[in-house]
Amino acid sequence: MTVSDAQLMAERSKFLKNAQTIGITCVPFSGGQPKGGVDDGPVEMIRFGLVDQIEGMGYQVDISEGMDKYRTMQPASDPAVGKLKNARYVSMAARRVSEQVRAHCAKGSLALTLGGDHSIAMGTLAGSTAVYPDLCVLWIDAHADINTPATTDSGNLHGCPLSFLLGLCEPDTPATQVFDWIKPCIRADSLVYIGLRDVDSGEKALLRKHGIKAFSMHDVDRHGIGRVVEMALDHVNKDRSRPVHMSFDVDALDPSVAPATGTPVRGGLTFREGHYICEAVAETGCLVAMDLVEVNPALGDPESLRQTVAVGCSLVRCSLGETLL
Ligand SMILES: NC(=[NH2+])NCCC[C@H](N)C(=O)O
Ligand SMILES: [Mn+2]
Ligand SMILES: [Mn+2]
Repeated sequence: MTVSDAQLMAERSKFLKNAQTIGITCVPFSGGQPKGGVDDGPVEMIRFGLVDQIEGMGYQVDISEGMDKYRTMQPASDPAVGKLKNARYVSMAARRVSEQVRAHCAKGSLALTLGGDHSIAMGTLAGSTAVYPDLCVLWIDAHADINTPATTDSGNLHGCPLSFLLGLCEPDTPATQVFDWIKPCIRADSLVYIGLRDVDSGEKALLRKHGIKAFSMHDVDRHGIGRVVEMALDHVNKDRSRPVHMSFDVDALDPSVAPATGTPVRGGLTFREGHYICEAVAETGCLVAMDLVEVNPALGDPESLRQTVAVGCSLVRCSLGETLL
């Protein structure tokens, strides 16, 4: 081993050396969007063998207890808050997620959260930033998920998590009251997107206004995934020293690769492009938290389900370094 190899390995293990344990939070939650089934995402990934696979890579696995709690915490009455649907339920669930993720991070484990719809990222990022205030965020998605309570057309909170986390919501409204436990915890220049191709007009305005860096599928076509990931990391993590939280929505992948998801959009990342992102993030050694969300086993035939669950598990393993030599 040369000196620079040794240095590189020391660098890489800066965060992963603490994370010999993967702290898994399963979130069987579908309240952020209208389609049932996404709450079965975690159990299907576990049934597929994800825990054994991670242990087989040499990690310890620590799974948060009480995954059924998410199903039973739905309030009896949850009338719309402005346009927002299930706002109280989403808020309670995300708050619980934030406590579980925070506990995993505080122990030095890498916090892996299995969704569930993407509204749970309000919790994962609130939890991870409480422990790593200087972390940066890679958001891999077809969608920008940055609608505010005012800009959302659908009222589905899985399209809104980032506006709460960045503090972009209109202040002093009933919506901000329901989510008053979320403090702005991510700066606009600490967030970068890859994979976007279905962004609402209100979201485009927010991205422009706050100068948020985004690499759309157009950019992936133009530059290639290698260059895009390098530019994305350079933007938020120039010297590869900041902790990274990667929030991966499986709909970033093309529907031919990950069909069982609630809001599929044509023209997405190929199998290899998705995995390349995960490998490049693993290579930085900076990953402290990862979300894998929006796997919906109820959508499509058994083969679509198997394919989507398998690809979700494989993205997780690659993010933990499986395919690095
Ligand atoms: N996490 C997701 N799949 N989000 C889809 C959001 C779609 C749309 N932009 C909305 O706000 O309703
Ligand atoms: Mn999406
Ligand atoms: Mn999403």
